[in-house]
Amino acid sequence: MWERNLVLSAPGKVILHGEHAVVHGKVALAVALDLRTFLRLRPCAEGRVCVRLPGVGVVRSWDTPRLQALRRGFAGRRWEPDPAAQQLDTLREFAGIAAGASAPESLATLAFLYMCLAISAKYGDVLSVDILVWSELPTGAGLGSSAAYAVCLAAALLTACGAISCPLKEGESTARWTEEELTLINSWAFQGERVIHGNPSGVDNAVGTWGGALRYQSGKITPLKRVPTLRILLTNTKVPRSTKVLVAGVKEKILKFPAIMNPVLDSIDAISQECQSVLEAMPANPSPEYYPVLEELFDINQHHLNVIGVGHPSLDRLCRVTASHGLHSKLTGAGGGGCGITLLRPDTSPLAVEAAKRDLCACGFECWETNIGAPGVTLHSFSSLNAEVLHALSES
Ligand SMILES: Nc1ncnc2c1ncn2[C@@H]1O[C@H](COP(=O)(O)OP(=O)(O)OP(=O)(O)O)[C@@H](O)[C@H]1O
Ligand SMILES: C[C@@](O)(CCO)CC(=O)[O-]
Ligand SMILES: [Mg+2]
Repeated sequence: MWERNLVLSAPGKVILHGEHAVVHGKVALAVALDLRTFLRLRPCAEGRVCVRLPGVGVVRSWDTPRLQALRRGFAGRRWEPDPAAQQLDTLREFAGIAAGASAPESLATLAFLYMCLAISAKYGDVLSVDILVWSELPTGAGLGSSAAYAVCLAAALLTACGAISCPLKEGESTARWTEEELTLINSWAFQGERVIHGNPSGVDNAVGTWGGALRYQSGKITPLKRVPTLRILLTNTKVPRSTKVLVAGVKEKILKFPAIMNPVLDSIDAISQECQSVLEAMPANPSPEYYPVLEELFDINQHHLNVIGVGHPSLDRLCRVTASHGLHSKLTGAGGGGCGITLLRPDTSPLAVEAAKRDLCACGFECWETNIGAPGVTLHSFSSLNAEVLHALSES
C-alpha cells in the first residue's frame, strides 16, 4: 500500500519545426516550456481510486475491487504496451463514455483508466489513491497539454506501484529520476498519448519527460548540443481544435495526394535540419545576424503547414499582425487554431513587443513572452511550490 503524498510536474512544449511531419518519420525540434502540469497523489484509505481533473471538469471515483475485477477480465491478454481498441471500448463502457466521444473530459478519463489498469496489471495491484491534476497550460492549444498530463500520470502511477524509485529525499526541494526510469516513464506516457491522440509521434511526451531542447525522429531523442537564449512570444488564438482530428486529416491528404504532399514533408524535414545547424552554431547570447535565416524558416514552414491543411484563419491573422511589426510567426503544435510562436530578436525593443501584443490582444488573442528549455518531469516537496500551485493543489 502506498503511504506517501507525492507532488510532481511535467512541462508543456513548443515545437519550433517539424509538427505533423514528425508523425511521418521526419525530424522535429522541440523545447520545453516554463508552463507545467502538476499532479498530487495521496493515499486513499477506503479502497477507492479518486481522480480530479479541474482543467477538464472531471471528478470521478471508483471502488478499487471493481477496477481489480475489470483488470482481471483482461487476464491472458496483455495490458501493455499498446492500448488496443477492444480494451478502450471496454473501458468506455465501464466509465459511461460514448463510443467515439472526443470531449476533453472523456479522453482524459479514458487515458487515466487505461494507464491505471495497464500499469497495475504489469507491476502490482490497483492502488487506493487520490489524484488531482492541475495545469498552467491551456488545454488543447498546441502546447503539449495532453503529453504533460500523460507524463505526470505515468510518473505518479509507476512511482506509487514501486516500478520506479521515489528519488525525493528529506529536506530536498526537487528531484528527478534516473535515465532508465525516465525511459520507462516516457514509454508509458506515450501509451497515454496514444489514447488521447490516436497516432502520436512521441515528440511531446519526450519533451515532457526529458525537458530542455530536443531533436526527435522516429523515437530517437537527441538533446540539442547547444541552445542559445531564444526570445519567443506565444500567442493563443483560443480557437479550439483536436490534435487527433488534425493528425488524421494530414494522413488523409498524404494518402490522397502522395506525390504532392511527400515533398512538402521532406521540405519540412530539411527546415528542421537547417534550423538545428543554425541553433547549434549560435553563441549563447546571439547577435542579430543569425536571425534572418531563422525568421525565413518560420515563414516557409508556416506556408507548408497551410499546404498540408492545418492552418486556420486565426493563425493567418496572427502572422499578418506580427508581420506588420516586422516579426515572423508560425503555428506550433497541431495547428487548426491553438497557439502560434513569434520569434523576437535580441534587439527587438520592449516597445515593439508591447505594440505587437496590443494588436494581438485586440484580435481576442492572449499572448505572453516565454522561457524555453525548462526541466522535464520533476518531483517536488510541498515547500518548493509557488503560492498559486500550492493553492490549486490544496483544494481537496
Ligand atoms: N490538465 C489536464 N487535465 C486532464 N486532461 C488534460 C489536461 N490537459 C490536457 N488534457 C487532455 O488532453 C487533451 C488535449 O490534447 P490535445 O493533444 O488535443 O492538445 P494539446 O496536447 O494541448 O496540443 P498539442 O498536442 O497540439 O501540443 C484534452 O482533451 C484532455 O483529454
Ligand atoms: C501534430 C504533432 O506533430 C505535434 C502535436 O504537438 C502530433 C505528434 O507529433 O504526435
Ligand atoms: Mg497533445
